[in-house]
Amino acid sequence: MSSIVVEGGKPLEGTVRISSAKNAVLPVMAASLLTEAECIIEDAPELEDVKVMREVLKSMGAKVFRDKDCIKISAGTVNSFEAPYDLVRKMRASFLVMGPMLARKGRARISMPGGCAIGSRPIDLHLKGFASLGADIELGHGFVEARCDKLVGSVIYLDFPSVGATENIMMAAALAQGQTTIENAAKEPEIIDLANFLNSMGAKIRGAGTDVIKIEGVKELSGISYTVIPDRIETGTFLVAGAITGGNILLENVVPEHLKPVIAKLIECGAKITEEPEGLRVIGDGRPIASDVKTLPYPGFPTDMQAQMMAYLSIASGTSMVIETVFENRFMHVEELKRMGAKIKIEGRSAVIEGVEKLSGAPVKATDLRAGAALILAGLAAEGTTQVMNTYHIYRGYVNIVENLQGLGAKIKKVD
Ligand SMILES: CC(=O)N[C@H]1[C@@H](OP(=O)(O)OP(=O)(O)OC[C@H]2O[C@@H](n3ccc(=O)[nH]c3=O)[C@H](O)[C@@H]2O)O[C@H](CO)[C@@H](O)[C@@H]1O
Ligand SMILES: C=C(OP(=O)(O)O)C(=O)O
Repeated sequence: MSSIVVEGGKPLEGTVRISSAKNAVLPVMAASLLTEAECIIEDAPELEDVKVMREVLKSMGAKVFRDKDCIKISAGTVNSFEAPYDLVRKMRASFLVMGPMLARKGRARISMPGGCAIGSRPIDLHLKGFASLGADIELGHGFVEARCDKLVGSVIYLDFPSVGATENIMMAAALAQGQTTIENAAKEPEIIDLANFLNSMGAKIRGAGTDVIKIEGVKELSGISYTVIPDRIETGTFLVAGAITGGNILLENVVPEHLKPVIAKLIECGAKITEEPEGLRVIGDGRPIASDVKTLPYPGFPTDMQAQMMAYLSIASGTSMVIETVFENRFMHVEELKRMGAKIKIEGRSAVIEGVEKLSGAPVKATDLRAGAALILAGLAAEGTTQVMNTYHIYRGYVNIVENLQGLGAKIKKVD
């Protein structure tokens, strides 16, 4: 089994280029099913999750191939309605093909995504949305099957501003008859990016980025070439890497606007973060100051940065509290950080972190993507050697993370 080995204690220096966002590229790939024409996604990151989405689209009959930095998708050949268990179990975002397939083909059969290491993650809001647009939904044998003669626009109120449900409904409604309104919609930058992609294809979507999105259905959509936004979570992870090692690094290809809560929190903890013409510079300056963090839907502090922030706070002077409100069970990294000497107690959805002066390197396990990132960050700051196992999770969301950190002077390597 492969692992990542980190020798801690080296302040990072230099420049790193952030990739296109995983959580923007995956819905855009699914949205390419909405047209027979070719869609080209430029500067697409070669992530494990992107590879899985390629396989999902291919399993449905689409032609998908990588041409240098681009992914080219032609869905004119789609001849299967089914996304199989073996692919969906690897990546929940596979479920995003349901909205486009219903809209274009009137039918989809997708394996139920089920839970994962961060919680139960139901899909009820997606299904309520499709039902409200007129689809018949049946659950059985581990699959969700949805069918419709046509989709008709309606008003859909989401009990929670779910990112995936907002995206799935927006894609389905793009080809529905009449107007759909999504109330209490998610406001993440990736939602705006998907709306921009769909609008460039000819959709009529207004209000993305606010909590009311209006979609006027159109008859058909055309193929386009598109570049998605930079990855704000990869950006946040590298900001913590600079801060936790007392380093000085410049992050290129970033949108600081998308990271306001992360930047504000890191500054509160004592990191120096400045916008420069080429990007964002972070300078770490001694031990962080303890602080409290509560994860919330955008524009609140992102749950996808919670584990990395906890690694940072584990060496703070003073006691911090982290409250996770988005996912029910996103503290799997805590036991692993404790193996490295962190002092953390979990009480329900809160974690109390008593900062220690130093972490010590240890063998640890990445239980999920951001847990893995947090352990690498902890390893960069720790005394001695940290071996992070179960690296598959990390490569789901970070392209060349080892090479990028090596480029910043980190003593880190892949070991098979
Ligand atoms: C591929 C992708 O973009 N993944 C992101 C997306 O995941 P994802 O789209 O799965 O996250 P959601 O916003 O849907 O989930 C947020 C919360 O809503 C609940 N929920 C969701 C749908 C539903 O039908 N019913 C329900 O109860 C979930 O269990 C969770 O507790 O947004 C999350 C929240 O910012 C991020 O952590 C993920 O990185
Ligand atoms: C939770 C995440 O992704 P996913 O929704 O694909 O599991 C993540 O990116 O941190």
